[in-house]
Formats: sequence, C-alpha cells, structure tokens
Amino acid sequence: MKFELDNVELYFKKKRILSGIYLKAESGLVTSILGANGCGKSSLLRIAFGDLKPKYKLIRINGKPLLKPLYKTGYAKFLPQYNFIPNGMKLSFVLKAYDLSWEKFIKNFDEFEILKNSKINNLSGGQRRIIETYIILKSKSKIVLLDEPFSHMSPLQVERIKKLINEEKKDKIVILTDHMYKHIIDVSDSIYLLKNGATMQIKKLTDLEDYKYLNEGSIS
Ligand SMILES: Nc1ncnc2c1ncn2[C@@H]1O[C@H](COP(=O)(O)OP(=O)(O)OP(=O)(O)O)[C@@H](O)[C@H]1O
Repeated sequence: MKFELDNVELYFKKKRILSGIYLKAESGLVTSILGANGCGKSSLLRIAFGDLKPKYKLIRINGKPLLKPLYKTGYAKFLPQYNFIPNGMKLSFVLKAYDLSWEKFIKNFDEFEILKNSKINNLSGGQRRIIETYIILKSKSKIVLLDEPFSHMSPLQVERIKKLINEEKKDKIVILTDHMYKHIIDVSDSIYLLKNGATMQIKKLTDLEDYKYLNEGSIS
C-alpha cells in the first residue's frame, strides 16, 4: 500500500502553518517527520488522519484520491499526544477491549504482569504511553500514525517499542514524529524534515545539519 499526502495548506486564523507539503509512505517502511517545536508535525498527522481539516489537501492511496477522512475508511489508527484510553479501565480489560492478548503483551513487557488489575489512570505517564503505543501499533490497521510515541519512556522501553515498530512495519505503513531524533534515525526508512511549513526529504543525515535542524557535528 502507498499513502501520499500532497498539496496541504493549513491556516490558523490568518497564519499559514503548512504549505508545500509532500509525503509518501509505504507498507514495510517507517516514515518519520522531524521538525522544531510548533512547526506543524502534529497538525500534519491530524490532517493525514482526517481529524483536522485544512484549506487544501490531497490524499492518495495507491495513487487514487481519497475522498473521505482516512479515519472513516477503517485503514488507520492514530496515537495522539494526549491520553486516549478512558480512566478507570483495568489494564487487562484495556487489552481485551482492543482485541489484544494479555499473554502476548506480557511476553514483550513482563513488568506489567503485576499491574494486571490496576486502573489505567493509576499508571505512570511512561507506563500509560507504552500501553497506548502498543495498542495502536498492534492494531489490525494498515496505517498507523504515531505522534511522539517515545515521550515519557525510559531508554529500555524506547528500545522495545522500536523493536515492535520494526516487527509491525512488515505489513503496515508506519508514520511517526518525535523529538528523539536519534531514535527516529535508527527506526526510520525515510525521513522528512518539516520547516517553514514545507516538507523536505532527507537524502543524507547531514542534511539535518545543513537545514539547521541539528547543530553542526551532531551527526557523526
Ligand atoms: N487549534 C489551534 N489554533 C491555533 N493555532 C494552533 C492550533 N493548533 C496548533 N496551533 C499552532 O500551529 C502551529 C503548529 O502546531 P503543531 O502542534 O502542529 O506543532 P508541532 O510541530 O507538533 O509542535 P511540537 O513539536 O511542539 O509538539 C503552532 O504554532 C501552534 O501554536
């Protein structure tokens, strides 16, 4: 499957946030968006999902224009920056509610075994992020959009989520954004830098320095 986001123009009030956007993502590949705070990364993911309506946008799936919001097709799941699992749900029930096996989850994340009967709102920010990222990544959707999946996670947990991304990408399109650029570089097959409202495809990693996203010497 091929997913393309093209010709996006987003304004908030009179301020132009996005223009000159082109992004292509394909099954089997991880496609990432890097960029400074406030450059429009979350907005771009929300536009892709269909949750935010810009002035213009063109989405193509396998070359054909998509005429309804992506979320209505059932192809896609979106991990937002905010917590989306309702408070009060027990952890074991959360997995069940999303049609996932508790046992398989525990194989990857055994430290959650003792939290089986804990309520989701009693978990730490990082624990909650792991559950939410796991649920979205393991969903049966063909497209997963992840907005800052690594936030609040410890280094070991980030590594496990990266491993999971690598496993899940085999039959999914994964599009993600995060500020932890080293992890993004590690896990991505294709990277776009969002700057001045436009996307630039990163051909070699030192482009990230040339485009002033990173300081000179960060990549070496
Ligand atoms: N609902 C809104 N109304 C007005 N302005 C908004 C709204 N949502 C976002 N913005 C502005 O649009 C710009 C892009 O925001 P967005 O959240 O997409 O950036 P981001 O790159 O994801 O930022 P960060 O890396 O800090 O999460 C920012 O300047 C933000 O202040």
